[in-house]
This record gives sequence, structure tokens and C-alpha cells, in this order.
Amino acid sequence: MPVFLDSTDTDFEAAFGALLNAKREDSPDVDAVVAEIIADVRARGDAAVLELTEKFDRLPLDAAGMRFSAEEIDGYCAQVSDEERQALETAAARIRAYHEKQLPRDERWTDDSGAELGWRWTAVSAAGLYVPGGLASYPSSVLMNAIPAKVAGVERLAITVPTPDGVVNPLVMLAAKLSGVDEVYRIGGAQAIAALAYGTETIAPVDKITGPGNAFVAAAKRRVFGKVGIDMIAGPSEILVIADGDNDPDWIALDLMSQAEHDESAQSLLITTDAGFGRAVAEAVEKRLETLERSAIAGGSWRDYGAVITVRDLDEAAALSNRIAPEHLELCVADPDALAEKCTHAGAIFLGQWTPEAIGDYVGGPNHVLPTARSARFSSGLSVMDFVKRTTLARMTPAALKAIGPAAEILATSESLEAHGLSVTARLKKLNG
Ligand SMILES: NC(=O)c1ccc[n+]([C@@H]2O[C@H](COP(=O)([O-])OP(=O)(O)OC[C@H]3O[C@@H](n4cnc5c(N)ncnc54)[C@H](O)[C@@H]3O)[C@@H](O)[C@H]2O)c1
Ligand SMILES: N[C@H](CO)Cc1c[nH]c[nH+]1
Ligand SMILES: [Zn+2]
Repeated sequence: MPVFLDSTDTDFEAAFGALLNAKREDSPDVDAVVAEIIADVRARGDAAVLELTEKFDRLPLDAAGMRFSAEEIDGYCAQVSDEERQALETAAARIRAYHEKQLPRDERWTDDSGAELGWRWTAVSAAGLYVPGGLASYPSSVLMNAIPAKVAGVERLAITVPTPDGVVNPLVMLAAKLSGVDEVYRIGGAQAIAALAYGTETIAPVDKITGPGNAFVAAAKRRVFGKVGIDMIAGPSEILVIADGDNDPDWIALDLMSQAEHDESAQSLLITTDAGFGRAVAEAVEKRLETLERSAIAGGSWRDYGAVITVRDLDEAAALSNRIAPEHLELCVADPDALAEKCTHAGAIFLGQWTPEAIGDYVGGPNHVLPTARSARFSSGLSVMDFVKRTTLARMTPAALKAIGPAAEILATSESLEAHGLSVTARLKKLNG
């Protein structure tokens, strides 16, 4: 059973604080292991990656076998059924259409001084896309990473995906092919992140790494940030459902389990205005856990990190939700739009009882690579914007320089930066004869 909290209890704040601070993904143990792995890959390149792949994925490889060949990719694609291919194509088309709307526009204008100003967007040259593969396999994450990158115009895309015991999901290969990516490596975890960031004999380094993963992947992305860009911390999955008593407890139980089954470090929370409904959902979860094949993982994370919280009203629910800043927020209440207005910190919001979170994982259109561990307070889900950067543009005319140059001279003097000021003064002198 998860913890049951009631916002009217005297010890509520302490218990809620403990829930917020649960060290699900950035524990010192994970970070220490990851630091060692990254150092090893930097020092020994391919040799370290190959050893770590054998150790963690039980997959003995040589350097030549690290990358899937074009023939291998085609062979796996041929194994995909028509039904599965169509489902992937549906997902890909919807994800593409959604992300095409995110393409930012260049801007250029002339201001009152006569200065021409603006900015220009250009794509990252090379991106490494992490596709998880430890406890489940994620063709959908291939699409969610690669499609926005392609829409942005990234030239080189390299996918890393662990294949424990050498088992490959053919749909992962087809998703790569449908997205136009042919550089795919069968490596995962912190060693894959290090290889993408620093490069090895076989893998050329990239400029930016995106994608979700477990605690080891999330910790590795934190550590390589600065050497390369990263999208965000997209670690073990989370869901917060806010539901009134007018819902089917079994539906809500399944929604909670849909994220609990990703990882033992996942977190599934229910906030409800109806204590009896909260108990009914918890009972429905226990019933479902009796038959779910992934009950070991789902039950583990539900027991360790799950919670059912009873609140006085939906305003209180929104306030708690903002403190949690969940990756996924499902609003199963009579007026989900009104509640959504108040829920300002969340990776993705699912409005109403007909929108299970799983639709967003696969076919809704928005990206499913989303900020976890409360990082939705300051970051957003993966988008085209993660694969572009903005360069500012400025052109002075003589009139513009005359108008705003003197202020620059004064500020340069105030900073004691002589050459800065003189670079303006020299030009102004010429203009002023
Ligand atoms: N936030 C998001 O947007 C989002 C999206 C999809 C999936 N996810 C999350 O991605 C994760 C996928 O996890 P996964 O495990 O299935 O696959 P994964 O690919 O993230 O991790 C597998 C790798 O972890 C490494 N690893 C495992 N145990 C280790 C250990 N003891 N020491 C060092 N390295 C170790 C291994 O290298 C292995 O290859 C889940 O937590 C899921 O919730 C998040
Ligand atoms: N829920 C995950 C994001 O936390 C994404 C996903 C992919 N496949 C199934 N689920
Ligand atoms: Zn999911």
C-alpha cells in the first residue's frame, strides 16, 4: 500500500515534504557510479563502453558490432507486422504535425535610432538521442526524440539504445528508419551518454544529448552538461492524478499503474477531494496488481513512492500540484480547464477523464520526453526548440552609432574597459569629422 495523507492532519506538512524529497533518482550512490563510468569512457573510449555493455546489458560486442549496420536495420524492419507499422506511422504523423507548429521564426526590424536588430535560429549540427531499453523498450521514444530534431533541421542524429542480452525490438529500428536516422548504437546507460558527449574511436561526439532514461542516464546527463547541451532531466516517470469522486476507480488505478510500471523509481500520486474514492482507487490498484505482468515493478514503485492525498477542495489540490511539479498531470474533474489554469508547474496536462496519460505517451502529438523530479518548475518537455539556437543580429548605421554610441562610451568608462570605449570613440570621431 502507498501512503495515505490528509491535508487536515497536523503532521501533513512533514509527510508531504518527505514525499517531495524522496531520493528517487539523484541519490549519491547513483551519482558516484555514474562519475566513475564517465571517467572510464573518457579515458579508455570504446574499450570501456564495450566492457560496461557486457557488464550491464550482458552483451559481448566488439567495436565493429557497436553500430547496427544498414542490413541489420532493414532485417529488423522486415519483421514488423503491418498493424504495428501502421500504428507507428499514425504516431509519427501526429507527432510531426504537432512539432511543425513549434518552428520558431527569425525576426529583423529597424528601431528609432536607425539600428537594425534581430535574431536568427539555426539548428544544432549533431544530436545524440537516448532511447531507453533496460526494463522496457521504447519505439515511441525514438519518434519523440528524432522527429523534433528532424523538423528543426539537425544534420547528424545518432541514437543509442541498450539491448539487454542482445534482444532488439524491431519496432525501435523501424521507428529510426521512419524518422530518417541510420546511425544507431546498441549501447545504453551512463556509458552511452559519456560516449555521445566525449566521443570514442567509433562514436563521434555530438553537440547536444536529448532523451529519457533511468536514474543512471539522468545522472549522466547532469554530469556531461556544459561539455554538451542537454534537453532536461527526463528520469523515472511520474504521474499525478487529481480526481473528484465522480470517476471510475479502476480507470484511475490503471492511469496510476501506467507510470508505476516503467521503473521501481517511478512515482504515482492521487490527489482527491473524496477520501472514500481515494480508498477505492487504492483497492483497485491492488486488484490490478494481482494480474498485471509488470506487477513487480509497478507494485514496487507504488509501495515505495506512491501516495493518496485527500484535500479539502480543488484549490488546495492545485497548490499541492504546483509544489510537486509533476511530469504528467491528469485532471479528472468536472471542469478540467478551470483547474488547469491554476496548475502552472507541470510537464504535460491531460484534460478530463477521456484523456488517459498513455495517449500522450504514444499518439496524442505532444512530446512524451518530459521533465521529472520537480524540474517542471523550470523546464519543459522536449520540443523543436531543444534542437535550435538563437543568434542575435545587430547593424549600426552612422546615425544609429551617433545616437546610442555615447551611452556605450560612458558605460565602458564606468567598467574601466578602455578599449571597449575607444572602439566606439574612434568611429564617432570619424563621423563627427
Ligand atoms: N521522463 C520521460 O520523459 C521518460 C520517458 C520515457 C521513459 N522514461 C523513463 O526511462 C527509464 C527507462 O529505464 P530503463 O531502465 O528501462 O532503461 P534505460 O535505458 O534508461 O537504462 C538501462 C541502462 O541503465 C544502466 N544501468 C542499469 N543498472 C545499472 C547499475 N546498477 N549501475 C550502472 N548502470 C546501470 C545500464 O547501462 C543499462 O543499459 C524509466 O525510468 C522510465 O520511467 C522517462
Ligand atoms: N510515460 C513515459 C514518459 O514518462 C513515456 C512512455 C513511452 N512509452 C510508454 N511511456
Ligand atoms: Zn509511459
